[in-house]
Amino acid sequence: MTTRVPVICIDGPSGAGKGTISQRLSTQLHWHLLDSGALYRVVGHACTLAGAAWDDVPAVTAIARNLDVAFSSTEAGVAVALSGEDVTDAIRSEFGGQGASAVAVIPEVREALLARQREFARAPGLIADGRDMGSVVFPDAPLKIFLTASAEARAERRQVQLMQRGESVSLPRLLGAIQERDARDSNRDASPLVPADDATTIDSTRLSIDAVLSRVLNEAASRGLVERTSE
Ligand SMILES: Nc1ncnc2c1ncn2[C@@H]1O[C@H](COP(=O)(O)OP(=O)(O)OP(=O)(O)O)[C@@H](O)[C@H]1O
Ligand SMILES: Nc1ccn([C@@H]2O[C@H](COP(=O)(O)O)[C@@H](O)[C@H]2O)c(=O)n1
Repeated sequence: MTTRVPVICIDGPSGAGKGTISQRLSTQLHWHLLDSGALYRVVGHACTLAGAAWDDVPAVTAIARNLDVAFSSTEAGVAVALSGEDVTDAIRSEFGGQGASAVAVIPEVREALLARQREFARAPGLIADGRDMGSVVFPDAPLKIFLTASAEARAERRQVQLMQRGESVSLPRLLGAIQERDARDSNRDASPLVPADDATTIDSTRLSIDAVLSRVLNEAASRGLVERTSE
């Protein structure tokens, strides 16, 4: 596969800041945005609506293959619709994340979503947010960032984020859920969460969002993908 359209991959574990950085990059550069996690979340959500268990491989695969999902840009970010119904908020819960992580271990599901993800690569460029963007979906991408942070920092960030949405979850429970999700994402056979061989790792534990953004933009500038800024 040749990647003619420039793609910046932002991979890493849950809560590392991928979505935040990807959204900021997409807005600043006017590049398209692929939130691949949303696709897995929609599959998990569609299973729940259909009464299919997340580990029922034939049922989940059929749902992934026939997924009627649409992404649209809004002032608040990217809106997600499943069969015409807005599921933007519904898929963002902790439960939605667990469902996504469960269906994401199924190789047939990953295969079913591959072409759909690659279709997002359109001029002038794509910011691809996920777990296997650099290692599997866009292996020829000119810039692959592996964004990480300690599990504790990620749990604290997630707690603040959930509280802002009116969901209250204790810190130990969130830390446990993050560690469980990390283990499942990293140890699965199909496209595990690992940095691509040519990825640049950024640890955001002690970095502000602006500092992370500036590092990514510097990496992009050093590859001639964007103009160098004075930041
Ligand atoms: N460097 C940072 N410092 C402090 N807070 C951050 C930083 N980066 C992101 N955050 C905050 O952490 C929370 C999680 O960030 P975000 O949703 O971008 O993570 P993510 O990696 O996309 O997670 P997931 O893969 O589960 O969707 C958000 O509330 C965000 O504002
Ligand atoms: N490329 C990807 C993206 C996501 N997943 C799985 O989906 C879960 C939810 O992802 P979020 O980024 O929305 O939190 C995640 O835990 C992964 O299990 C994936 O496998 N590949």
